[in-house]
Amino acid sequence: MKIIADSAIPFLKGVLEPFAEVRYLPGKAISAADVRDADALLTRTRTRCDAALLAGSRVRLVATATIGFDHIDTAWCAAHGITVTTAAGCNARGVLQWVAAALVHLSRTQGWQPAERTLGVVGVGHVGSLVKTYAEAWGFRVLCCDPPREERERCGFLPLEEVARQADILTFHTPLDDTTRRMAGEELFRRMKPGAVVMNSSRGEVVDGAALLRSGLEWALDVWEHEPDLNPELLGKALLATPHIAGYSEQGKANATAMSVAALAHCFGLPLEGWYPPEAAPSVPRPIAWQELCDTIGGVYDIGAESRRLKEHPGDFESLRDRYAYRREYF
Ligand SMILES: O=C(O)[C@H](O)[C@H](O)COP(=O)(O)O
Repeated sequence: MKIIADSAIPFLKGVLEPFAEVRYLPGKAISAADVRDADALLTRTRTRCDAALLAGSRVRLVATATIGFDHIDTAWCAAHGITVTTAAGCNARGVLQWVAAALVHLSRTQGWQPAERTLGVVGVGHVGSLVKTYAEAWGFRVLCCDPPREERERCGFLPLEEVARQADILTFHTPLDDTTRRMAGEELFRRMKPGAVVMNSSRGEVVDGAALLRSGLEWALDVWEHEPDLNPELLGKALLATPHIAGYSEQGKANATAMSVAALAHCFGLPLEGWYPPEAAPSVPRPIAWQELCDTIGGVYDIGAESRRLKEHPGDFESLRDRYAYRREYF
């Protein structure tokens, strides 16, 4: 059995070798020739998994060690008998921590308390649900929008336009697909309060950057259209700008690798079910009060410093991601 794996998947080296020939390659460099005689492909987001890569190959499983899967042509894979698995929810707490750090930063620099702010959460899946729960506990008034969930569950979520109209801060946690691409654009921004803040840690293409620049709103972005080539004006005027690392927590990456290994074990009958990186510190989910958050988050994650670094060195977008010291989840 042969596996091609992105060499930047942490905690993986040595785990699969007893059962397969494993070749590690930089995600961007993985080519059709590399995967032709492979049975499985373990990726992150840098490998476009589509007909151009996979047609004519032996690949039966594409397992992405990421929450997002817009780099995979799932329809083509389904039509060609290739199983696709994702690491759904793996880094939700890492993203929660990014949102928390951004909210603390905004509250300090703009001078408000959570009880004075309405937070709109767009996309209430693994990440959005956590953001909702913690933000409510911190004292924010939280309004949610998730049309597919509302359709299925009738849970009282609001239409996007209504959430946008009332929100002081609007945070996006949707997957990227045809229904969410540029869902935040001119028309939506026109409905928002002047000076409201748009936060995006989902995918860059969910927010129309040019429309944001014209909107009179403020923004804090982790993800960008056309990464790694950022619009300099969008970057320069951002309240916070980070290099697509919202989900980069140690536990998030460990979860992602474990989920990919589990998918492989399941698909090929390997005795690795339940494997988890032994060297990764376990997650410690717990409630955290706003004041404790304000007192502690800077010691774990200085989002302001990270933002300044990206603004000063936008050309380092990819290397900042590659060399990232994964953050410790502490709530
Ligand atoms: O989809 C995800 O899991 C995140 O956006 C992730 O942080 C980005 O993917 P990666 O840098 O691991 O390729």
